[in-house]
Amino acid sequence: MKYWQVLVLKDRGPFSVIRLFSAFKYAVQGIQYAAKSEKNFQIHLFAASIVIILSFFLKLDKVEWIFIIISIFGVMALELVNSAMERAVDLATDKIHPLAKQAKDLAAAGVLVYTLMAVLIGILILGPKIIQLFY
Ligand SMILES: Nc1ncnc2c1ncn2[C@@H]1O[C@H](COP(=O)(O)OP(=O)(O)OP(=O)(O)O)[C@@H](O)[C@H]1O
Repeated sequence: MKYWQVLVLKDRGPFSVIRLFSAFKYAVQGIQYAAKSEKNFQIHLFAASIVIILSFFLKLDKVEWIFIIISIFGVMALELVNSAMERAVDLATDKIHPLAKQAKDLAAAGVLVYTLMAVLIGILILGPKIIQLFY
């Protein structure tokens, strides 16, 4: 084994290539679980695809794209955290418990609030451009 390979394999500091690569690999696995098994995440992926296609078609400017991207990625990130919360609660208890209910409902509420904002942004940016197509 070459000297630089030994260095890379032994290095476990904050900027370790192995550590960063592993963290990235596990995060991608998380996205894969969600895309395969989380119905809500699949719905968000579908909605995001439609919005992105529409946005290309309607020729958004740079600032409009930034708002659309923040909305799409924000909803997906929160949905992933919500799914993690559901699994953590299910792991913590298989009994009906008011705190388990609150934890899941609060996480779901976080997704709902951000999604409402994303929908409003979508209506404000895409709405007038879609209406213009017909008049
Ligand atoms: N252990 C529990 N104790 C009390 N209430 C719970 C518990 N688990 C779930 N609930 C209630 O049931 C609802 C549905 O829970 P569930 O685990 O099926 O998640 P979900 O919101 O249906 O998500 P998904 O469909 O993505 O699995 C929760 O939002 C919560 O109100």
